[in-house]
Amino acid sequence: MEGLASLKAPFPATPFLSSRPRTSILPSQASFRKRSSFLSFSVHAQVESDDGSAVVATSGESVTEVLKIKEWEVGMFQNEVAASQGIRIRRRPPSGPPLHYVGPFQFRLQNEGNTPRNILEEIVWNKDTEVSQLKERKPLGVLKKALENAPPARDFIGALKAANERTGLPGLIAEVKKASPSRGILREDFDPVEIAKAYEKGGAACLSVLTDEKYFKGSFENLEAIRKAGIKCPLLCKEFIIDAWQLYYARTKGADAVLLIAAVLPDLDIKYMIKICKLLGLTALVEVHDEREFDRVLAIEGIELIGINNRNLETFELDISITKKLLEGERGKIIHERGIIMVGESGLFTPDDIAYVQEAGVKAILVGESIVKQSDPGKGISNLFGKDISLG
Ligand SMILES: O=C(O)c1ccccc1NCC(=O)[C@H](O)[C@H](O)COP(=O)(O)O
Repeated sequence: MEGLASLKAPFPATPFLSSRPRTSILPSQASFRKRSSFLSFSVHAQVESDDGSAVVATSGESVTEVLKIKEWEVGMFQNEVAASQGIRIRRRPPSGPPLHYVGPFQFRLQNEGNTPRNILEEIVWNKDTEVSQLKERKPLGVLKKALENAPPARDFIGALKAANERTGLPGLIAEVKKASPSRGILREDFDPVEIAKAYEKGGAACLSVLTDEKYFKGSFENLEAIRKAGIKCPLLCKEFIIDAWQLYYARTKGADAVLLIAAVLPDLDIKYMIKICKLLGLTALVEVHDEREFDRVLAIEGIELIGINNRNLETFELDISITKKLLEGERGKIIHERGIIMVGESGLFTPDDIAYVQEAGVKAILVGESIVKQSDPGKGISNLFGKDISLG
């Protein structure tokens, strides 16, 4: 090859799996060649990425352009891995190869490949951009330093079990949520700390705090403020986690637990993130919505807390019989044998709903809308259970 220039790729050298794998998961040379066959021009430059694989730039393409294409190819491969596990949510295409050239202009037309197919995919793509920007401002080293003197995380599962034993009812994870894509604004006069205090007083075992700003009008400031307001309940950081960096970030903001969504994360990511959670003292609530996701999660070692979301996050459809359906038969037995705590999530409004999911086998519930909308969210908890479950 003529005139090869060896450059270092601008991929961040993170030790993590992130939304676009940089080291372990790479397309085979064959599949890369096959899908890159449209690149048929003379070789001009060679670029080495972190994994040591070489990317070639041509006389017609800048090195940056070729790196973008390589990154796009890797993203495509990751989607293939995810799809093989039944995951429909694709990762954001970081940059696709330009589709059209007209003179000096290049166009990227909207198509199936670069347009989110549903709200969950849109949220995940947006999160990818957000996380990349945040990571630049707060690299992992900075987060690790901040964690050196952080107080230990609180016992999320212990709090749920204690509440369940105390009341004979599922332990409540009460959600501090201002808005959602399916329901819009849930509460105009939204004071996260006041709502958290009312939940704690009303008998909540743990709190879930939405931190996504764009779609839920939440924030990490809310999480921090609740942590600093003297609330004793353990806190779940309700985020769309796609990158292990977010686990560290959540912990620095006072989270005791995080949500891992099986509809978004491939098995390897869940396994890896569970390990990091353990290192950080974080509890992982792993969320499933159907049998396939449930089976994938049951095959992963070290899972202690599983949530069944009654809401389909792609269509918003709510059906609390999903909790019952998933806990019937063999799966219910496995859960029982392993002592995994099950959480019924979403669409719970009445004492009958609570009795129904408890009968199905959950020891905890995650509730937002029905309690956050009440003028007194603490009273909302009594209405939800049909009795006062506060400590006294
Ligand atoms: O609630 C939504 O519209 C939504 C859309 C896309 C992704 C996630 C979404 N919600 C997260 C949740 O599942 C709920 O906040 C949580 O389980 C509480 O549900 P609810 O009691 O029905 O407010």
